Amino acid sequence: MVRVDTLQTVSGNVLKQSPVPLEGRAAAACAHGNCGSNMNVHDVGGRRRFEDSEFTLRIYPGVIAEGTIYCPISARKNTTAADVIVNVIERLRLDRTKLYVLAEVKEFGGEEWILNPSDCPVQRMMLWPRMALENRFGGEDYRFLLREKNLDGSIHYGSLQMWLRVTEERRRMVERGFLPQPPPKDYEDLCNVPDLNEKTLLDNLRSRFKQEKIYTYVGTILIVINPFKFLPIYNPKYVKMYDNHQLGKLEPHIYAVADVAYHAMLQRRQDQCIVISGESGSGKTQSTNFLIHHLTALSQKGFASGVEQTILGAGPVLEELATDSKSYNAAALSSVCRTHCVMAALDGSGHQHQGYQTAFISSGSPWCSWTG
Ligand SMILES: Nc1ncnc2c1ncn2[C@@H]1O[C@H](COP(=O)(O)OP(=O)(O)OP(=O)(O)O)[C@@H](O)[C@H]1O
Repeated sequence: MVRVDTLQTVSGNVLKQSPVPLEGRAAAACAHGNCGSNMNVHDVGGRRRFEDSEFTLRIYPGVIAEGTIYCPISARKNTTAADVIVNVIERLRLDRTKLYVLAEVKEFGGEEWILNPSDCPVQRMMLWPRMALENRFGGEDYRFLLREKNLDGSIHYGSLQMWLRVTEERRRMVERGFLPQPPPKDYEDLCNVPDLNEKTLLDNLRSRFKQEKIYTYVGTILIVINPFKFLPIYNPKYVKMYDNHQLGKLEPHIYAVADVAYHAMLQRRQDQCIVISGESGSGKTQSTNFLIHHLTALSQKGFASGVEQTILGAGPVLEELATDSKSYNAAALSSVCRTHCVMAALDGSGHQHQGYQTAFISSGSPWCSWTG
């Protein structure tokens, strides 16, 4: 397990092809948001509180305003498409005698969904995938376009060339350093990193951690980075999702490891053992709890029982015993690494039993104490 204390955020944003004032304003608007984003949430501590928050919508005018890639417009959850259009007309000094509509696009060159004047773009944008909201690589296809309405009510479409120009412009901006580089592809299994060295390994873990992916495989080993905050990835939906899946088929998760051990035990009729190791505070106890939770859920299949609480309740007692053990060398505390060992076993009649042990490993003597 790895403990990560500090993380960095990405930054950078440019809006126009020519150096006209819009760019400076938008960059300032991003000062404490998620820069380079379709959506900026101006709130404290990076937490996304959608209610009452101000978002930055990027409106792509296409051929209506040649030279402008997009126009950033501040909007709230209840701001209507009509309000946004009025704002864009004002900022881009467009012809007020013409009629305009907002179109939502979710695919490059794909179908355009024309918004009604009373529709709220921010609410539609919240349904976009996260990579689109954070303007990450692969999410650029999601956007709002400004379209001109013909007198007969039909929509005046520009050519696909405009899309291509915008994309090409974006690529050149990235090359010249005006836009952030798209983050490198991350790997769910470090064994698949093409050029594996310390840097690429840490970069991969960091990149995943920034996306709140705290689990990464190294073959059949699972690396966990302690997020020090609650992540909604341990609910019954996840228990069900990881039930009876081959390791690596789904996003890495501690439930996947528990699941593999459980089913290997049933199929091979052999005891299984999962070793959890890491420095103090890295999340061993928490991981043990998640493992036992999943194993109990699998064996009980939804029937409430006190088994999980009984096993978990024994944990602190075992840990105390281990800490008090005579063979435990307190002087070597700094180099001590405690190990949890979760076991699942079948008895003669085929019933499943679980338990866990705790051990200390120090650099001096590999196994100082073993209690359980
Ligand atoms: N997966 C996780 N999700 C959220 N928070 C976590 C997770 N893992 C650990 N934490 C947080 O980190 C704290 C420390 O974790 P934990 O007690 O499991 O560490 P430990 O390795 O058992 O430490 P020690 O060896 O000192 O007992 C927990 O109290 C919890 O707040």
